[in-house]
Formats: sequence, C-alpha cells, structure tokens
Amino acid sequence: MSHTSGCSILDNLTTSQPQLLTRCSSTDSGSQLVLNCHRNGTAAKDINPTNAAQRPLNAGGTRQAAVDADGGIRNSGFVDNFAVQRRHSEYVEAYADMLNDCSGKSNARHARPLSCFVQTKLTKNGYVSALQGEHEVQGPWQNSGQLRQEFAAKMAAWLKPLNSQNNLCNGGIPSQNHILAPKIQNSCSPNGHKKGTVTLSHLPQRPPVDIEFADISYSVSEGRRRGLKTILKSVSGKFRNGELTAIMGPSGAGKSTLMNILAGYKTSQLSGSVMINGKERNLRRFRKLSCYIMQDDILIANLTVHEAMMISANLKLGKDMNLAAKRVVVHEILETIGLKDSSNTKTCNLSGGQRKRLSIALELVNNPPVMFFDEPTSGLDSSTCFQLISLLKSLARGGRTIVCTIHQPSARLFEKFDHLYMLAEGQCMYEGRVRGLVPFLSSLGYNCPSYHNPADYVLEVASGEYGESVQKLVAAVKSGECKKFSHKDYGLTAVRGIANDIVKGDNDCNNSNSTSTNNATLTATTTLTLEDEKCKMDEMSSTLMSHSNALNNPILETQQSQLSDCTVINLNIPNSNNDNGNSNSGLPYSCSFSSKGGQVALTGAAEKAAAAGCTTSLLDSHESVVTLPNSSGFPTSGWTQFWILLKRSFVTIMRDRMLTHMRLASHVIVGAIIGMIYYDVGNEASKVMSNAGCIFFTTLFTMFTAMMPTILTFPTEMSVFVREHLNYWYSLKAFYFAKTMADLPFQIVFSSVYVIVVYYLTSQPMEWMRISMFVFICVLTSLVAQSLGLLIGAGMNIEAGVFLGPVTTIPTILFSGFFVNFDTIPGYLQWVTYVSYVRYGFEGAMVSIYGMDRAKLECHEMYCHFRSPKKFLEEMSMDNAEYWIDAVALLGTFVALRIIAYFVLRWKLHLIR
Ligand SMILES: Nc1ncnc2c1ncn2[C@@H]1O[C@H](COP(=O)(O)OP(=O)(O)OP(=O)(O)O)[C@@H](O)[C@H]1O
Repeated sequence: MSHTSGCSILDNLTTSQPQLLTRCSSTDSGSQLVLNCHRNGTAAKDINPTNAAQRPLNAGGTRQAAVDADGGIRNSGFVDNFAVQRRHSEYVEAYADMLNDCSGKSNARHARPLSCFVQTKLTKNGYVSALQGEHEVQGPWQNSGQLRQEFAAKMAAWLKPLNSQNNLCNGGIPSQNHILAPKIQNSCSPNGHKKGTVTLSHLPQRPPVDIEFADISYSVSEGRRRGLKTILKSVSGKFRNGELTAIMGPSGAGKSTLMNILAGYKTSQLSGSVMINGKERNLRRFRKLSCYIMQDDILIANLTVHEAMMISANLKLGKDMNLAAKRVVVHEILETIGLKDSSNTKTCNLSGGQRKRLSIALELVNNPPVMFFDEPTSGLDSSTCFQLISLLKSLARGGRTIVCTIHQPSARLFEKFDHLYMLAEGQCMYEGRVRGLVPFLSSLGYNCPSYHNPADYVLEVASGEYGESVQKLVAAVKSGECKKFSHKDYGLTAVRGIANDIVKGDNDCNNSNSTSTNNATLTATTTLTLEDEKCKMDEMSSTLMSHSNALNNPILETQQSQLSDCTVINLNIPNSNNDNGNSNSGLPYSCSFSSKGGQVALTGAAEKAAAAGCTTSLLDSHESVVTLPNSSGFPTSGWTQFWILLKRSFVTIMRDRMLTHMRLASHVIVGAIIGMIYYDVGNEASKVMSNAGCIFFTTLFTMFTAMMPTILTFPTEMSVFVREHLNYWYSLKAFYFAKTMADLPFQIVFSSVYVIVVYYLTSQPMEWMRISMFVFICVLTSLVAQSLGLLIGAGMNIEAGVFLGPVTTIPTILFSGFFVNFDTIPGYLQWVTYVSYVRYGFEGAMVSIYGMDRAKLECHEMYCHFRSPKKFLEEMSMDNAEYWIDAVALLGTFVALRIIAYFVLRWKLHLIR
C-alpha cells in the first residue's frame, strides 16, 4: 500500500524562484520510500551518490546508483548506525548533487520552466536508488516559505533514521519527581511541525554545567630529600557544556592529574579554584552532577548488561521512581547506546567497545551533566574509537560537558572534538577550538605540514621536537593569544567566509549568472542535525554553495549551537522573488532528530524551545527535578544501598562457579581425605595425639580456606568500588558491609560441611552438644581468618596480600598450643598466645571434644596413657580452658578485625584522593 511518508509533510515542494524550481514528492509503499524531486533542468542524469561531489555533470542519459542504506529502515545498533549514517550521508550528498545538477542546468536555461526530475528509492533490502530525469514544470511557484520548510522536513525525514545517537539528550520531556513521563512519539502536524521528540526522554533532568578552573597547581611529595614535585603549574581554562573537550599532551604532561582534580578525585595538595557555572565549586554537590569513567572500565563480571544497568538504576534513581519506570530508562539507554542486543550478555563476555559503552550507559542512568573520560579510546581499534568518540560527541550535543584525556588521536578522530586543552610539562600550551590549533601554531611559527595530522604535529611540538617550543606556546597562552581560538564559533565563521568566497563567484564551475538575483529575502533554513556526518554535510553545503550562484547568492551559515544537540548547518537559500535585500527575513527552521528511527522534528523559531526537546530539558531543569539526595547525600538510603549491594554480591558469588564450586568441592574432598587418614581415631585412647593433630589440621584448614580468597576481595573489586563510590552510587559503609556479609553464609556452610565430614569419619563423640560446639568454634575460627584476609586485602595490593596472609599466620600457628605447650613457652612470649586466634580456635575445639567431663576413652592397646580425656587436656595445658572464653575471644577478634578493615579501606580511599 502506498501512502505519503512520515509526517505527511512535503508532497510538493517548489522554490519560488523561476530559475530554481524544485518539486518533491514522497511515497512510502512499505517496502520502499520514494522521494521524487524536480528542479529546473534539461537533461536526465544518473547519479552515483558515493562520489557525487566530484563527478562532472553528465547531461543526458539515465544512470542509476545504489547505495546501501538498510539502516534507514531499521535501527540496527551502534555499529550499524555508523555505517548507516555514512550511507545516508552519501545518499544526501548524491541528492544534493542531483539538485546541483538540476539547478545548474536550470539556470543555464532559466527562461524555461523545466524541472529536473530526481527519484530516489530506499528499498527494504537496503539500497537507495536514484534516478534523474527532466520534465516541464507545471503551475505557478508560490508560497515558497512553506514549501522550503517542507523541503527541510523532507530532508530531515530522510536523515532522521540514521541519527539515533545524535539525540542522547540530557533529559527529555520534563517529568516531575521521576514520575515516568509518557514517551512522546514524534508526530508531525499536517504542516510538518513537530509535536514531540523521542529521546532519552525518561532520564531525570539535570542542569547544564560549565567548568572553569583558574591557577590550578598540584604537587606531590617525593620524599623528605627530594621534596615536592610540581605536576601542574598554574593552569587555567574553561570547559563548556554542549562541547566535547579533549585534554591532550605528551605522556606525563599531567592530563590524568588535571582530570582527577576537575572531577574532584584529587582534593589535597592543590591550589587554585574550580568554578561551576561561575560559582565556587561545592565538591560534594559537583560530584553528584558528574561522573568519571576510568580507562580500565572494570565491570562486575558475572552480571548481565541488563542486570548491571538495573543495579545502577536502583542505586542512582532512588525510590521515587518505580521499578517499571526504571526498566524503561534502562531499556531506553541500552537501545540508544547500542547495547540492546547484548542485554543478556554477561559483562565479562562483552567486547572492548561494548564494555566502554556499558560503562557510559551505567553512568547515564541518572543523566550526569558532566562526564569525564580517562583515555576512553585506549585499546580500541580505529573504527570502534570513532564510534565511541561519536557517541561522546552526541552526549555532548545533549548539553553535557564531556571531557576526555586522549592520546594521539587520528585526524578523523581529532576533528570530532570541539575543544582542545593541550598540556605540556604541566602547563597549558593551547586552549581553544580544535580548528584553531593549526592557525594558532602557525601564528607562532610552527606550521603544520600539509597532510600531517594536527594531533600528531602538536604532540611533536609539545615533546620538543621543534626546539624550545613549549615555553613559547605557554607564554602565548598566558598572554591571551589563543583566546580568539576559544570562542565556540571559531572556525565556523571561517567556513562561512570560505563559503562566501565561493559564493562571490570566484568559482565559475557551474553558473556564472548566479548573482543576477542577489536580492533574496525569504529564507528557508534547513537545519540538519547530522553531527556525525558534519564534514559530509559541510561538503554538501559547499556543493550546494557552489551552485549558489544559481541560487542567487545564498548564505551558507554553519552554526554549532553550544546548547543544542546538533551541529547545525543552515543553508539559507535566498528567495529571488523578494527584492528588498533582506536575506534573513524567513523563519529559521530546525530539524532535530530523535533516537528512534524514522522520526523527525521540524520546528520554526516560534517552536524552538519545544523543538529542542533535548536541549531545553537540560537547560530548563531545576533542582526540583533532580533526584534529591537523602540526608546521606546518596540517592538511596544506606539500608537500600546495603540491600542492593548484598544481593549483587550474593549473585556474583553464586555465579562464580569456578570459585564457589571449587571451594565447596575442596571442603568435601579434603574433609573426606582427612577423615580417611584419621579414620576412627576419635574415641581411641592410644591415638589421642593423632586425634589432636586431626583437630589442629581442621582448625588450620578452615582458617586458610577462609583467609586466602578474601585477601583478593578488595583488591580485585577496588576499582569497581572506587568508580561507583566516587560517582556517588553508594557509601563505603554500604559497600563494605554488603561485601563482607555476602560471603558469610558461604563460609559458614563450607566450613560446616568440612567439619561434619571429618567429625563423622574420625568417630568423634556423637553428642549434639559437642558436635555443635566443635562446628561452631571451627566456623568462628574461619570467620576470624576471613576477616583477617579482608583486612590484609583492604590495606595491600594482591601481591603483597598473598605474601603477607600466610606469613602473618605462621606465628599465630606456632603459638596455638599444638606445637609447644603453653607452659613451655617462655614467660615473656606467653602473651603472644593471647593474640593468636588459632590458639582460641584449637583450644575451643579440643575442649569441645575432650572437655566437659567426657568419659574415659576406649583402649585397644596393652596400655593407654591418656584414657582419661582430662589428663590429656592437662598434658596440652588446656585443663583450665573455658570454651566460652575461646568463643568470645574469637567473636571479639572477628568484630575488631572487621572494624579495622573498614577504617583501613576508608584510609585507602582517602589516599586515592
Ligand atoms: N603520586 C605521585 N608521585 C610522584 N609523581 C607523580 C605522582 N602522580 C603523578 N606523578 C607524576 O606526574 C606526572 C603527570 O602524571 P599524569 O598521570 O597526570 O600524566 P599523564 O599526562 O596522564 O600521562 P599519561 O598520558 O602517560 O597517562 C607524571 O610525570 C607522573 O610521574
């Protein structure tokens, strides 16, 4: 079934210029969308969209070109989107070229009301076909403003589907207190005007943030003799919202340090000021508005993408938003960021690029207006780098302030950044637009060779390959010489200038009679929000400009809206019908694209606020719509944080089959082996020493199996914790208690299983009281050992911890009373036995087996010296031992170690900052 496409917009489009007649119609037959455009022209042409700009005009004949454009009819995820965008850009280029061709011809013979005919098809199998022909134009040309507006919509409608990442808007439709806002679908009124836009519409709104820093100096101590080392030397700058900023510099220049300071991760030993939106930074408040995505992007391995996102949503969105709403947010982000298809993939199975995107998605949940990225492209191939930086740029266009440190980007990647902050030797050697870098360097005598990547060149300059350049550049920055390159419109004016040069008729590639109607007034502004194809759009605009002579000296205006989600290319096509010379009398219209394929928003100036769904939502946000933190400063209460983290830890332990199953298996198998070795010794008076050995080994085994894995707990999860904690997901307390509690049940079960197996096989007294006392004391010993492992892990790195754990345990074993009787230990060392938790464990276990007036043991030998259990305890210097004292001592040690571990972790966190 055929019907008019999209928003029932343009079906007939003409300009009011008699020389430049355009007529377009579109039909959508389900399997293909057909755009027919007509312009003044004479000859039929065939188009090859892939190299349209370079191709000479070819009058006569028919040519058909196919461009893969499957993404136009399906939003096929992150990777596909870029291919799709490229294809669409090619398509648009071809389309522009066709118009050029037409207009060129039409102007050559503008007396004749002929139209060039262009037909394009986007087929379901993903190909665009373009046909061009000509026929006589029918009817009068009037109401061109409306038609131009529709033309804009038509163009946008074609471009829309490829731009799903361009609208990672910073909040969408206002939703008070996180009540799930209805997802407003794009729909256009019959005249093509926007009613709404689909974006990340369910995110909470946040205010836009500009970061300004002045005279930041940072030093670290290198020991008493060497004193302080200054890493940053009075650096100043400004990072604006809506911009993608790169911090570059040679290795060791201080990039990470600067970013850590700006992100609030480093707070000590620094001077200078950081201003947020012109006011002194309140660190606590700022940290709630920002997130820091680190280079290593360590994720919790055993969770799926969706689970990780839901945990993030539960922690960051608070209880004001219900679960269903959170699911919508998560779904929307995953879809937008291209991870929808990987929702059920475990994070450990994601590719490098997907991991980076998940790291971003996790932070996007509460829509932070400031995002810091430490070398986000490291370890990624060039294509993935490009996709990632494009994604970041899209995020920036949503009004966010995106700051990345980056190493030697390719030229293609480099030009995607808006703003560059260049550091060398801890000083700023350039701050300004990326486009301004080469002119700035040139102005100081450092001319970037042709075909040389400016990013490479500036790094060479910063590394001193061209002499003593750093100080010269630093001095130039300090004297304000690069200020003119800092303005957000820098470079765009240059484009405009170039465009105007072209317009001025230096080029005569098409039509020399172009300026004949240089008195346009009615302006149709097509605003193409096609950020990722900006260059191509520039080319397209230039191409169109090259035909501008025929369009009566149009004005090419490229804008980059600071607050817009879009790089905007305004093609102002003056209308020749109006001769008052006012070329700007027409309403500017802008199309912004949503994250959903096939939807377009076309707005006029009057509707601009509504139109910029993403941008206004960001700008108009107030604290009332920001997730209000509770008194703890976190979006959720401490108890909720603890509960969510406990569940997360529990799930990850359960899913860590290797470790969990191995732990269980080892307890059962070793228990069985010990049981077989000491089989039936428990009630035999002649084997009491062997039985004591069995009890001692049981204590040691439960101790080591508990301690060694937990030494790794904090070192392995520290980076996740640091990222999540410093990004204000949860408190240290919640994390610590959840983490330490989650493993308790496992440890209790595993130890109990081992002890019971050994107890049974070794024929210890089958009395419930003794069994429970024995199991209890062994479990307590294992928990103390676990706490010691946590403490060592909290304070040490893995290597040190793995060494220190067993080493610190050896003395406690020596003083346990098994190898040396307490009475034998010299008096001045006896106190050590009181701090040896192994002593309490072993003594408690011995008492539970041989204490409490146990009856005489069986003797199957001629003579058994220790038939009386009491006598044996006397021999072991344990006759006066009290089981409950041992148990309380172990409990006390357990609590003390846990508290100390918490403070050690806190201290370590403090050191990081
Ligand atoms: N705690 C510290 N003690 C001593 N020197 C330090 C310390 N932290 C950073 N530095 C030094 O400060 C300088 C800047 O470090 P920073 O990590 O910021 O550099 P960078 O520009 O990010 O380098 P790269 O690109 O190689 O990561 C380096 O010379 C580094 O050795």
